[in-house]
Amino acid sequence: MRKVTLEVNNLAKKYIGKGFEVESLKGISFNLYAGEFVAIMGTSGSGKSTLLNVIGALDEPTSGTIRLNGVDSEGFFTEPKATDYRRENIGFIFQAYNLLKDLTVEENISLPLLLKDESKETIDRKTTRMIERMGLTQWKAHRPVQLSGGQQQRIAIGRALIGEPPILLADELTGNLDANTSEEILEVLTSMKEELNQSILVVTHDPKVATYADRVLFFHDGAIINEYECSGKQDLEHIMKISQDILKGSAV
Ligand SMILES: Nc1ncnc2c1ncn2[C@@H]1O[C@H](COP(=O)(O)OP(=O)(O)OP(=O)(O)O)[C@@H](O)[C@H]1O
Repeated sequence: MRKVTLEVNNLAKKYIGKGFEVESLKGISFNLYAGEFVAIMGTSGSGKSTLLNVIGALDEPTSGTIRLNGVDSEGFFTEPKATDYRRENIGFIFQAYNLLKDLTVEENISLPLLLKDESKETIDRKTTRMIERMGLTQWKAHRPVQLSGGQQQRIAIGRALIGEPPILLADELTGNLDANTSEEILEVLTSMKEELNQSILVVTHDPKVATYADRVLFFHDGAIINEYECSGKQDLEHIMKISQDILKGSAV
């Protein structure tokens, strides 16, 4: 039987402010399996980023629960537990890379291990290996700004993976990259996922990115309105069709 890494149960998020009330998530439920790559697509404002923020404990749900490796989310969302939960379980990859500009490639990648208090020997060994895997050895002493967008994204991926978190969250993983570099990034990510058996959740507007996923969840208005098991690049047209139907409102 497939191992469930993350169970999302009836997750709801309502933002209430002066003169507005937005139901960003309206009872989202799904399982994310170990070693599974799930892409989230959907209309603008449908709650995709909110979902990542809640799963990453950057935001608190209004109701509903998440269970990670069988452990209930109670307390995940408030500090100081939220920080520990993130550190232990979540790797984030942001569109803007969020690298520390004054640190070298090597220092950026090793950062999560420094925060985990690992020994210097372990940190050096793991960092060297990750830099090799990301194809950044010759750049390890450079600063991020001296590298291309694709290389910077590889630093961000290396940093997200180095602590081997069970879940990797990415919002528009390849949004700033050209087609060839995007493909290269997706190949790196899928091969790492197979090696480490991690679960990946990627929000994307790009159907090509979704063809790398095992499954695509389609969001509209805070809900999952379609789900598609993906078997590879040949599914591109089908995924594009579902996305277009959702945009036109015909699949809602
Ligand atoms: N901090 C916030 N305060 C108030 N409303 C918010 C907040 N964050 C998100 N929202 C609202 O929640 C809804 C969902 O936003 P979210 O960013 O999750 O959508 P999205 O699907 O990621 O959109 P996009 O594809 O355009 O990035 C939107 O209506 C948005 O305005």
